[in-house]
Amino acid sequence: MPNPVPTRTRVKFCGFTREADVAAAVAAGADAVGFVLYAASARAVTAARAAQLAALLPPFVTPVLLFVNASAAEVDAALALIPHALLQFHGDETPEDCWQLSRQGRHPYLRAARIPLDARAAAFDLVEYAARYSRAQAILLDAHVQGFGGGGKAFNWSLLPTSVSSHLVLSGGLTPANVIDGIRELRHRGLSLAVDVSSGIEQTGPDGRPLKGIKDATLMQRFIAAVRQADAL
Ligand SMILES: O=C(O)c1ccccc1N[C@@H]1O[C@H](COP(=O)(O)O)[C@@H](O)[C@H]1O
Repeated sequence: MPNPVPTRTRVKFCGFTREADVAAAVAAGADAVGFVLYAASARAVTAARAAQLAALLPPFVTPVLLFVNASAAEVDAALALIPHALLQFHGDETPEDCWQLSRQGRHPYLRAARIPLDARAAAFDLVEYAARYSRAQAILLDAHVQGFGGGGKAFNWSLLPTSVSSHLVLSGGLTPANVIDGIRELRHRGLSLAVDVSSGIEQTGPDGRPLKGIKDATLMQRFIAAVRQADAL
């Protein structure tokens, strides 16, 4: 039966390092564009570079600043340059850390939940996690990979519960080919969601691996088209 309430799943593209890719993301219809402020990532940019790229975003496309175990000084310095950004905490931040780093909630933030790729996934209690991080705007679901995230790996969506008190952002290994299934899986569970992708919209090198930080305009267009297809189901 068709969904009686029209849905528009929000899309975040993450891990931008180049002006042309930001322009292509906006043209494709991204709702949010993310910058990785984590020096150990191959997609890392400085706060100053993120500010240059974020300045290209038109109204209603949100810049997202991704941090992994950053200090308050680092977050403050980035917010001084990009005050309207949404924050994403993707490391080991506690609920109190998130609260303090977001300046006592004055800046909205996403909290990443890193879901194991092995049998330990079944023991991951998302309901409890969401309750602990109830001040987050949403819980971003990612696979637990080395390097904290951006590994292009999908966790087992079928293990998710059917009711979670928070908004959810599905991420981890999404591609134009699997995002429809991901959206359907969460929607069937009655979960409220947006989606986020980094590796799945990147160009690939001769070894078939993503060129981290180098986006592919066609894949971005195909990803958004697939999301709209899922919304129409
Ligand atoms: O992209 C990174 O390098 C990164 C580093 C540290 C933490 C998170 C990172 N990326 C985020 O991971 C998820 C999933 O990405 P993918 O689509 O599986 O590549 C997404 O939120 C990225 O923003």
